[in-house]
Amino acid sequence: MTDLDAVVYGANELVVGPGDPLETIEDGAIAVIDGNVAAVGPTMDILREYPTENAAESIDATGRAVLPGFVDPHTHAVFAGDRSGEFAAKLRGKTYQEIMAEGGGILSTVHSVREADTEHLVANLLDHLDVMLAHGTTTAEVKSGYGLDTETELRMLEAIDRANEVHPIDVVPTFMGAHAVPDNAESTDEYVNCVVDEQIPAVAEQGIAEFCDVFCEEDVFSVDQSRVVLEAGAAAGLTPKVHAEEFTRLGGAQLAADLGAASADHLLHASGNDAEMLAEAGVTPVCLPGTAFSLGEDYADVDAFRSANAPVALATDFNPNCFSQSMQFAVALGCIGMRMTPAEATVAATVNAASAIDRNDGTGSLEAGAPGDLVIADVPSHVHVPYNFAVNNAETVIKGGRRVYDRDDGIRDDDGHRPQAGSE
Ligand SMILES: N=CN[C@@H](CCC(=O)O)C(=O)O
Ligand SMILES: [Zn+2]
Repeated sequence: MTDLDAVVYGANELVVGPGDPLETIEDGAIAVIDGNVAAVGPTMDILREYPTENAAESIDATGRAVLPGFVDPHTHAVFAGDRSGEFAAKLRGKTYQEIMAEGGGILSTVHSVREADTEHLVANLLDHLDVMLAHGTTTAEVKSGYGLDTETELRMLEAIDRANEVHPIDVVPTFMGAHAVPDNAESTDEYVNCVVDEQIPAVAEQGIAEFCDVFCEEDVFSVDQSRVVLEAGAAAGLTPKVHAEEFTRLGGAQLAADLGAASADHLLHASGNDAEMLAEAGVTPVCLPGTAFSLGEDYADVDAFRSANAPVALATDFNPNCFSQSMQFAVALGCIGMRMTPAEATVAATVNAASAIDRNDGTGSLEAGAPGDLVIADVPSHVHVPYNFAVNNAETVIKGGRRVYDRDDGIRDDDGHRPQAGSE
């Protein structure tokens, strides 16, 4: 016997996935069986084949838009401490690099994370995942990189693993020991050796990361140093990712293309040639408009990626320097800041984002066979999500066919899912 988990029907618009550029169904419905999409189609057809009385969950989505759950392919969501003081300093004109050079920024979070116990890291991460879920994110990548020593990097990855076990969001772990050079290192080369000789083998032995990322940037890790880290990671089974061309055009995009990385991220200073190289190598360009927005920088040039036919993804880059967990906000900035069409931004935040983290099993779409991860938004169409920006349009979130968030009930606490804060 198969289990009919959920039937959602009567949607004003159901977004199935990319088409030209979006495939949608008017008065659409979806049936989820055993965690995966069994069928999408017009409400009449779906209800005839999948009567609501057979479904564990049936939802009338009249007047609503139903979209694939958002996929956030770039976050630094596990951290401790408070950097709101830097926010105020940046508003008075200090740059991100000046703060970093004074030992603030990433290094300030490193100090807080080294002092925090693992329980605390897990609790903080779960709180942030709750906010992401409530805004419609059903899959999220999370990086380590605020430990910068073997023990703390492993503790961060352990926190990610433990959060993944108990939270409805699928959490994808990335090792990022090469996020910054710790202040006690003798030199960058010496620290690169520590990442390659100690951290990567320890991470591989535990089997708790899927990707290896590096901050390829002037005064952080050079292209050559980044290559050494990513090649060692790849040899240990970790797929490369690159923080590339964020503040300067150093060559991280070319490196990502050379290594066949899963993604190259930031790309504020990438050129048209970089876009073509990434497209040819099948590397997903990930744009993080929240970072440009919060730093007051120019946005990435989406025209370059369009001309190169590169499948741009969007992510929040949620971290203490870019404090937004909302993919809806990333989509709004993709449109309003980068001039993406709402359809392009929707594809970028779902199926292209899934491809940036190697989830090419239909994640980010609602085609038959895809995971039953979806958002019911109380707006009439996907266009209204960025159009009605800076509010939470997600009303109900379904993960693997189960209702895991509802605006009225909060996050459900049955089957081991964590209760809402204050509900005990
Ligand atoms: N650019 C490097 N890393 C992060 C910022 C991390 C931080 O400032 O704590 C990013 O992707 O934006
Ligand atoms: Zn980042």
